[in-house]
Amino acid sequence: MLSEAHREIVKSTVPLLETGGEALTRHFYRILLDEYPQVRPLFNQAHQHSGEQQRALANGVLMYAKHIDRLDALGPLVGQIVNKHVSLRVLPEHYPIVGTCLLRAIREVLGAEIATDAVLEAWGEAYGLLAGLLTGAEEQAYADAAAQPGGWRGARAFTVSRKEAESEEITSFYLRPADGGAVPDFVPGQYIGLRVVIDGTEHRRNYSLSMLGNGDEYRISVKREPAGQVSNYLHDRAGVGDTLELFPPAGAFTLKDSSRPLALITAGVGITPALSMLEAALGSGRDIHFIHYARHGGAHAFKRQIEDLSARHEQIRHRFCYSEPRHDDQAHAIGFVSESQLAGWLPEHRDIDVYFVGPKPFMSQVKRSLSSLGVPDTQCHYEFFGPASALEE
Ligand SMILES: NC(=O)C1=CN([C@@H]2O[C@H](COP(=O)(O)OP(=O)(O)OC[C@H]3O[C@@H](n4cnc5c(N)ncnc54)[C@H](O)[C@@H]3O)[C@@H](O)[C@H]2O)C=CC1
Repeated sequence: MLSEAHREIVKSTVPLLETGGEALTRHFYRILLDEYPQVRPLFNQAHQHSGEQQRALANGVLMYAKHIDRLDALGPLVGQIVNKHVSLRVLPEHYPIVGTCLLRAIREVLGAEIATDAVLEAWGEAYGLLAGLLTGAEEQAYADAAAQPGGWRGARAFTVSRKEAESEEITSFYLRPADGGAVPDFVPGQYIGLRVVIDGTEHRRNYSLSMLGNGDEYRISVKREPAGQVSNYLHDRAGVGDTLELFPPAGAFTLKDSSRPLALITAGVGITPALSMLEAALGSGRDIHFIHYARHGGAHAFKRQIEDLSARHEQIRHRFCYSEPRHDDQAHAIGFVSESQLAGWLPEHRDIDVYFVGPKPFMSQVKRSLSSLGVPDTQCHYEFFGPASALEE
C-alpha cells in the first residue's frame, strides 16, 4: 500500500503527465531500447515509429497516476495489459529495467527542479506497486496456461503443417506442436504469441487465432504489411515443415455466453478473431450478423468460407462492403461504415451483443454508431491490436 504522502505526490504530477506524457515516454523508450537490448524483442518497432507505443504507455501511466487511490477503477485496462504481456512472455526480471528507465526519464525530461528526490521516490514506490500487481497476475496466467490439458509454459516449437492464401494479402498458417502433443482449447477471440529469429534478431508478435481449437493445431492468418518484418518473413520465408515458436493463447476480447443476437463487425485482417467467434456461436442457435469491410474483392479474405457457412446456416446473415472496389467487384455496399448502414443491417431491436475489430478510425465510427443506435454500452466489445489505447470520441 502506498503511503498517503506518496499518493499525493504522484497525483500532483498528473497535470505534467497530461501535457508532457508523450515526451517523457518517447525519452523512456529511447533509453530502454538503446541501453537494454534484451527487452527489444518485446516491442514491435513499427509501433515505436508510429508513436502508438509511446501514446499507449503515456496513457497507461496517466491513468495509473489518476487512479492511484482506487486501482480497481482502472477497469479493463489492467486485464488488457496483463494479457498482452502474457502473450509476449513478459517476465518479472523485465520490470526493474522498465522502472529504472521510467525514473531516469522522469528526471531527465522534467528536470531536477520538478522531478525532485521526493517525486522520484514516490514514483519509484508507485511503480513498484504496479509491477507487483502485474507480475502477480501474469504468473497466475502462466500457471493457468500450463495447467490446462495440452498446456505449456514459455516457448514451444510448432511446425507449419499447411500454408494457405486467403486473399492477395492474408495467408493462413496451420501450426502443429513439433513434439506431437495436444494443444489446449482457447476462448474464441484469443490470440497467441509468436517468437521468431530473423537473420539473428528475435521478434515477438501476437496473432489472433482464426479457427476454433481442435486439440491438434492452431491457425493464424497474417496480413502482409509493406514494412512488416515478421509478416513478410512469414509470407515469403516460412514454409510447410518450418518451425515457429509459440507462447500459449491469451486475450480478454472473447465471446461471452449469451442468447442475444450477435453482430460481428470487422474490417480488413480484423476479421481473424471473429472467425473463431462465428464458429463457436453457430452451436448456440442465436442469430448472427456477420458484417465485414474490406478495401476490395482482392483484399477480402474468407469470403467463400463465410458464404458457404451462411448458405448452410440460416442463422447467419452475411454482409460486406468495399471502400475501394475494383471494377468487377460486387458488394452489398460501397464506402466506409456509417450509422445509417448499420441501422439497416442490424436487427431493429437493439438488444444485441456486438464485437468489432479493425483499424482505429473504423472502430471509433462503429462505436459512435452503436451508441447512437441505442446498443447498450455493456454489450459492445472491441479490441485494439497493438498498444492499448483509448478510442477517441
Ligand atoms: N485481435 C485484434 O484486435 C486484431 C486487430 N486487427 C486490427 O485490424 C486492423 C485491420 O487493418 P487492415 O487489414 O490493414 O485494414 P485495411 O487498411 O485493409 O482496411 C480495411 C477496411 O477498414 C475500413 N477503414 C479503413 N480506414 C478507415 C477509416 N479511416 N474510417 C472508417 N473505416 C476505415 C475500410 O472499410 C477498409 O476497407 C489493423 O488495425 C489491425 O491492427 C487485426 C487483427 C486482429
